[in-house]
Formats: sequence, C-alpha cells, structure tokens
Amino acid sequence: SNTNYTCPHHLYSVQIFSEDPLVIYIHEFITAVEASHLQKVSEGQLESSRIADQTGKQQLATTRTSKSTSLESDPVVQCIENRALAFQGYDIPRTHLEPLQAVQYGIGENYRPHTDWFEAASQTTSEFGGNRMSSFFVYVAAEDITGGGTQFPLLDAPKDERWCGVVNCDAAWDEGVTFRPVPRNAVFWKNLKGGKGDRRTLHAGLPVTSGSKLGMNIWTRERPLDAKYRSD
Ligand SMILES: O=C(O)CCC(=O)C(=O)O
Ligand SMILES: [Fe+2]
Repeated sequence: SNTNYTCPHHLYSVQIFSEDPLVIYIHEFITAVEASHLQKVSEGQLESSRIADQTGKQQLATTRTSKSTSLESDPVVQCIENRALAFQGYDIPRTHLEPLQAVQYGIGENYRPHTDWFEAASQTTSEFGGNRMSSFFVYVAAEDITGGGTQFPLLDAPKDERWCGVVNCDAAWDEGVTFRPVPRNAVFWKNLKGGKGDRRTLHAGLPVTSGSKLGMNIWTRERPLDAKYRSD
C-alpha cells in the first residue's frame, strides 16, 4: 500500500510562536492520508519507549511511559522527511535526519519534562551526528482526547486569544505554554543556540487523561548520522 504515493505540494501554514528560542507552529503539517498511513505502519510495532541513560544505553524509564517505534523509510515517510528538510531551508541533507519516531500514549501515559538535546557526550558522538539541532513534534492522531498537550514550562504563553485554538488558554500563567494535540498540526523548534543546548526548550508530553494520542518526532542532527543509525 502507498508504494505509489504521490507526495503532494505542502499544504501547511505557519505562525512564529517565539523568535528566541525559535518555535514555529505549523497547521496541517501532514495530510489525512499521511496520518492514517502513519497510524497503520506504527500499529503493532509500538514498544515501551526508552530513553538514553548517562552511559548512552537505551533504558526503560518511569519518566517516559509511552510506546514508540522508529518508522521504516517508505514513500509516505520520505515525503514527510522531504517536507521537514525543505521547511528547514534545504541546506541540511537527509543524512542529518534520525529515523522518524512514532509515539503512542494511552490514558495516564506521559513524558516528563526533558530536552530533546543531550547533555551526555555519549549521545552526541560523531556517529550520532552530534546533538539534535531541531525537533518537530507532529500530532498524528488524537481520539476523544483530554490532556496530552505538549507543555513548555519556560516559554511564555501567548497573549492573543486567537492562539487558544491550538494552545491551552486555561492553564495558569506560570505553567508556560501548552500546545494541545490537534491532529495533523506540528510544533517545530530549535534545540541549540550557538551550538549549545538551550534550556528554554524544556518540554513535557502531559498525561493523556482520556482517549489516546499518536505523535511523531522528526529530529535533525548537527551533522550526518552513521548509516547504521539512519533509515534511508
Ligand atoms: O508527547 C508530546 O507532546 C511530546 C513528546 C516529546 O517531547 C518527545 O517524544 O520527545
Ligand atoms: Fe521531547
């Protein structure tokens, strides 16, 4: 299925959420066809999420209770990768992309505050292409969901109420900003500032309180990853 997928010209629209750190909100980053394809290929492949420990070993952790899987390259995945590369200005080659990662949360599951950039040198070696320079978090599907937003506790919530379509405007001011899981939309941000991890990009996947959420990470490294860590 989808072996003959014709990659459409992108249909998204964007809004700058924050200039520093750079955070861009993307409406309709993926199409409905792409979303259902991602659902289909990740189903049955999801396993308890792991995170890298200080030594670089992938471990189960109570701070990340979702299920996840890396996605094999196929025409739909490649189409989304190309869109993410074009969004970032074409100069970053595909070899800087980690395999796309689908993440599924059931009720009560969450990802505690973390940064996508690494502190541990073992995670930023040249075979991994250095650190993660940028992240897209894409909301692929959210069925009958409450909770499950992406919270950036160190960013300011927006003032204009037109953001309330995609931001939780009921959250307290000192909780930062929480993007709601609106299917097919995405949040893009730069993790590094002057080549160093930017703490202000701290974020969490809040617990899903009802329904379920399927998300997807698109991570770009500073440099090419070794072929063994890529999906292309
Ligand atoms: O689930 C979310 O809203 C965010 C997930 C996340 O930050 C991650 O997988 O690194
Ligand atoms: Fe994250």
